[in-house]
Amino acid sequence: MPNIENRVREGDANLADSHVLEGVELTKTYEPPWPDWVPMGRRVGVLEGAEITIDAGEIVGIVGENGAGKSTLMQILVGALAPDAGDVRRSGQVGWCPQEPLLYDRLTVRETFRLFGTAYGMDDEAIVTARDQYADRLSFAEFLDYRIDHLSGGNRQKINLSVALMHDPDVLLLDEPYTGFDWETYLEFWELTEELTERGTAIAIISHFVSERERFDRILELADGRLTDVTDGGPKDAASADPRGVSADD
Ligand SMILES: Nc1ncnc2c1ncn2[C@@H]1O[C@H](COP(=O)(O)OP(=O)(O)OP(=O)(O)O)[C@@H](O)[C@H]1O
Repeated sequence: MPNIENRVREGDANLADSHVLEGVELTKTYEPPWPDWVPMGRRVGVLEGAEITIDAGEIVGIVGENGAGKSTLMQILVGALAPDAGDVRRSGQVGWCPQEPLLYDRLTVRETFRLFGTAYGMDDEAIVTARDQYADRLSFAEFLDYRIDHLSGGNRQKINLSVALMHDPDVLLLDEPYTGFDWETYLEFWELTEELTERGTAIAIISHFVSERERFDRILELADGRLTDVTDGGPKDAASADPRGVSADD
């Protein structure tokens, strides 16, 4: 079962200047689940002193090869995973859209919004307003009474994204948030992010795609456990033509 605690995070620090999120000297190594003498598996050093800051109203792309550690970094930034060393400072409320939807299969979409909204401390009216706004904008109004496990992958992803947005967080951390979206919804997603940054929301998005470069204020590449600003250069693995992860005839 997903742990709702992992998606409902308050900021816990006042940061200097306009930063709303800082990751300082982050390190993380995954240990194999068996003892040292078992000759299989290996330690995976993923983060080795990674540093990141995100400002209010800024939209930052995080790129890197498969397995570079982007999802690990995001889980640490949101507080769902502890780093081995280093520090994370957040201010305000945080919204997180994980790569794999963290939703409860047996709840309906309507119940899902109620659950997350209540956990965020929203009242009924605010929950319904946010739900209907995103149902309309991301085109899932007809599925409000469907169970999560009866939704298509793309529609599940729309709910995954919407519950990250519904409490109007100050910082949004999105891990490949539009996987499986149809084209209209994909464009609507970028319109939404533009409106949010204009209102001061800070957004970090894990992306693989060179076609999206111009949408970001900064692009950070994660390689060898560290982040480098590659805004003016080309990320190494930005190869795919279709950012939604679907083929042209989908
Ligand atoms: N829970 C875990 N236990 C052990 N190893 C893990 C765990 N989670 C991730 N890893 C390993 O850590 C490395 C980084 O994984 P991560 O998912 O953070 O990379 P990523 O950059 O998000 O990859 P992708 O682009 O494929 O989504 C990989 O080698 C992965 O196999």
